[in-house]
Order: sequence, then C-alpha cells, then structure tokens
Amino acid sequence: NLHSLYSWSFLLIHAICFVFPFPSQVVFLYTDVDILLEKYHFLDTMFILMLFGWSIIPFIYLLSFWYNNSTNAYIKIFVFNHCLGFISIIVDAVVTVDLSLRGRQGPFSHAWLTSHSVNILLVFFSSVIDIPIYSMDQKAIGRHVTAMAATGLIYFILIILLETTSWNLKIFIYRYVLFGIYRIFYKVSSRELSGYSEEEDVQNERETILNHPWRSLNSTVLIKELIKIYFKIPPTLAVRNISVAIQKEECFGLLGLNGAGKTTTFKILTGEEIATSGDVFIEGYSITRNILKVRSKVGYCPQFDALLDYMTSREILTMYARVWGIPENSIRAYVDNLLKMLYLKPQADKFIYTLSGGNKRRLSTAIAIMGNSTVVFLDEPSTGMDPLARRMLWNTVIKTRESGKVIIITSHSMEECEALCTRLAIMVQGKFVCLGSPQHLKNKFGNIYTMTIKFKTDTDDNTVQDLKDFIAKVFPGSNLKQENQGILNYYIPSKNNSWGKVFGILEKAKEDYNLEDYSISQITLEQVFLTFANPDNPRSGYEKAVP
Ligand SMILES: Nc1ncnc2c1ncn2[C@@H]1O[C@H](COP(=O)(O)OP(=O)(O)OP(=O)(O)O)[C@@H](O)[C@H]1O
Repeated sequence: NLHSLYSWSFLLIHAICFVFPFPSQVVFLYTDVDILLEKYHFLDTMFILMLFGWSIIPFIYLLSFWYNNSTNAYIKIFVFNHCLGFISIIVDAVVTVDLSLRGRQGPFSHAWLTSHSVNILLVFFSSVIDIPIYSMDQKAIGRHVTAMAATGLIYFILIILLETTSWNLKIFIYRYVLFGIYRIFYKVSSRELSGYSEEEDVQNERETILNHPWRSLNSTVLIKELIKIYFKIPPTLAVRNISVAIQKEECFGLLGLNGAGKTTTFKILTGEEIATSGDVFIEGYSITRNILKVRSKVGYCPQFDALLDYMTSREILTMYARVWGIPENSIRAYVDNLLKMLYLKPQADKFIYTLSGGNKRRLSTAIAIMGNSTVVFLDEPSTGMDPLARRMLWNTVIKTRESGKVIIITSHSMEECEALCTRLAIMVQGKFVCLGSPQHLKNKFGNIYTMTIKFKTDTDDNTVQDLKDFIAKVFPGSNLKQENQGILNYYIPSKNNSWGKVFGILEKAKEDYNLEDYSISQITLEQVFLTFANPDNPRSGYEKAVP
C-alpha cells in the first residue's frame, strides 16, 4: 500500500533530519560563527536544529494533505516555506522594535523561532548573562524551544489522526456535507440523479442489482447507483447514477467521448476519488467501508504512466513484486515471465525515462496485471502502441482474463473493445446509454448495413451517376456517406433487405456498371458508438442543459 510506504518514508526522513543536523554545523564553521560550536555550544545549536526538524517536517507533511498532485504540492509548499521564513524575518525586525516599546512577545512561526533562537544563542554565548540558557526569560531560549517541541508534537498527533481517519473524514465531508449543500443550492431534480434509463438493457441491469442481494448476483465487481460530483465552482456532475454487475472472467469495456466520466469511474473504483453517493463492492468488500481491503484486490494502469523515471523496468517490477508479497526466491523468475509476456525483455535494464511512450504503457500494464489482484483496471492501455505491440497486449489481457481476473478497460479504439470486451457500456455525460456484449449491441442497434462499391479505373462519370440512381431506387432509405476516388460508401437499411437480396442485386450491378469490387458488412461497433455519442443524434444520451 503506497500510502503506508509514504508514511514509513516520512518517518525515516524525520528520523534522519532529527538525528543528523550536521550540515548546518559545517555552514556555521565556514561562515566564522564558530562561537556556536566551540566549548560544547554545538550541542545547544544541534538541539535547536533538531527541534526545528521535529516541528517543521510534520508541519510540511500536514500541508501535503491539501494537494492531489505532487508537483503542485512541491512548488506551492516550497514557495510557502520561503515566503514564511522571509516574511517572518521582516515581521520579526518590525515587531522587535515594537516589542521593545511595548514589552510583548513576537510572532509565531518555525522559521522565526529557529532564526530567533539561533540569534539569542549568539548573543547569549558572546556576552556574560547570568541566567540559564533554557530559562523562560526573554533573554533565553526556553520559550522558543518549548514552542517548537509542542508544535512538533501537535502536528505529529494530527498526522496520525488524519492518516487513520482521513478516508472516513473525507467520506463524511463529501457524501453528507458537500452533497447536502449541493442538493440545496443546485436543486437537482430527483430524475437527474435517479439512474432511471429509457434504454431497456441499462434499466434491466439496474433493477436486477437493486432487487437482488449481492450474494445472489455472484458478481466480482458490483457498482451500485454510483454518483460523482466534483465540488468545484461550478460543480461538475461527472458520473450520474450508474449500476452494473461484472462477473468473474469478464472483460468489461467503458466507452465514451472525452469527458464522459470513464476515468472518474475508474478513480472511484480504485479508491483514488470518493463517490458522492452509491457504493462499489469488490468481492463483497465495500469501497466506502473497506477501502484498504479493496485496494489490496485491484491492479491499476492509469491513463498517465505512474512510473519512476530513474528505475529500470526490471527494478520497478521487482519493487512491485515485493509490495505484492511474492516470495523473495521466486521474484526473479516472476519478473522475467512478466517481461517476456509483455515483450519488454530488450527494455528490461534500461532506465524508464529512456523508454518510448508505447513501452511505458506496456510496463504500466505489466504492473497492473501482477500480483494476486482480483480486478485489473486498464485506462486506455494501448495508447501510443504500434499495431504489433497492441496485438501482443491484447493477447496478454485475454490470458489475464482467462486466468480468472476481471478486467475493466476504457479505450477509444473500437477494434480493441471488439477484440477484448465480453460486455461493454457506452457512457454519455456520466450516464450509461447502452449496455451489452459487442455482438448484442451490433444486432440491436445495427439496423443498417455498410456497403462499399469500387469502380474500375476507366469508369466515366455518367456510369457512376447511373449507379447512384440505381442504388437509390433499389434500396430506398440508403445514404451515401462518402465518395472518394472511385469508391462509394453507403449505409443501407437492413429492414426488407436480406443478405441474399443485397448480394444478388450487387452481383448483377457489377457487370452493368463496370464495378471492380464491392463489399457489404454489418454495422461496426464504431458506428453504434457514434450513434450514441453524437450530440446531434436524437438517440444519444445528451441533454440540453446539464448542471
Ligand atoms: N479533478 C477534477 N475536478 C473537476 N472536474 C473534473 C476533475 N476530473 C474530471 N473532471 C470533470 O469530470 C468530467 C469527466 O471527466 P473524466 O476525466 O472522467 O472523463 P473521461 O471519460 O475519462 O475522458 P477522457 O476520455 O478524456 O479520459 C469532465 O467534465 C471533467 O472536466
């Protein structure tokens, strides 16, 4: 679990900074402030710097809870720290004058406390003052030392509290406080969030889930009335009450245009985001109540590679194998097998930052499928891969599914979805607008054939026009979708046009209209997808005004 990895590394860094503030001593030595170091004074100086480490590190760790993104956190906290130190020193200078007039205490900040304590130490050591150095007197450092020790302890306790309760706290804030406020202010109609669908398959799935207990559904992944709102200004309704039950050895595809809500759904399923309402159960464990258990059951290949640039492929796989608890003596063979499966052997010992985009995706997929996860989430896994690499990836995904895992995948490649998915859903503006196996969707919504006609090179324009008139006459309702360099692409209605009839007509037309070739096929998944995802299409799930 990465979170506990962070916690342990935090403790380690804390310990190091706490125990070894030696570099500052070297700085004092070379800047001729050796009064801080001679006659055992270095022990006092070290003590103050150790206390500074004690108070500032948990303070920074606490601030990091505000951020989702490490780069953002790093830059903002860095700037904040510098400003804090800098401003404190200015405020200190101003207030010191003021204090000398009014005899009160100064501002309170870590940077100020340390710099002030060190300054007091300097004055203290260089003059003969007749009070103990750690006394609470204005001239000594007792107050500063106590403040730093106390703040460090308070921050530390706060961190432990947040680490152990942050998930529940976030759930309470998002699901009860913010969602409640949202419902009052945005007056969302109950239909908007009800999850009711006019599409029969979607509605049937929803009713089955609502009317049966989890055990009788026998599903590995159960998504129940899931809603996600991003509480920004204005709020975004990203997922609008979706329900689906996914069985063992299924590969479930989530399709949709950019911004349809696929990644958000993934983030909820992996515990990265908190669902605003509804729940997800993985092998019966609820994501809201048992997040640690759920996280130990999923593998995730995110949309943007989460890899460590200065590790090699072999090293990162070995690291994750250890995280998964694979026995140490089998790790080498296990990693070799993964590298072989994803055709990464030539890249095994190269630094990750030197790998191509496609190879990084393969490595991310390898990390997602490893270990004894029950569910593997793949967010656009084949982006940037060449056709050969993509087919190899498909083979690996199929093998992983057949090994008993559930695969949930998003992709913009319909070919990929046809090849991998046993069932899929098309999402439009956060809602499922159709659900079923690729073949079921093609049969159900494919009430048209696609027909491609190719003329011989010497065909004149009159013959082309004659054929167009002929097609319009024999296939009423046909639609010329594309005409390009002697190739015509038609959509023709399948109603009243059996395969036999269409082939018969075209076989005769081949001779009469100088055709080189023709082909007829069932509508593709891509055409089904375009029907639903196209905002201009009345069948699509688009709504005019979305809050
Ligand atoms: N952190 C966020 N804060 C606010 N809004 C967000 C956030 N992440 C996503 N959204 C919004 O939620 C909606 C769904 O976004 P999401 O990333 O889930 O779409 P997607 O289907 O995965 O798109 P793509 O195919 O481009 O990956 C979008 O309107 C997006 O702008």
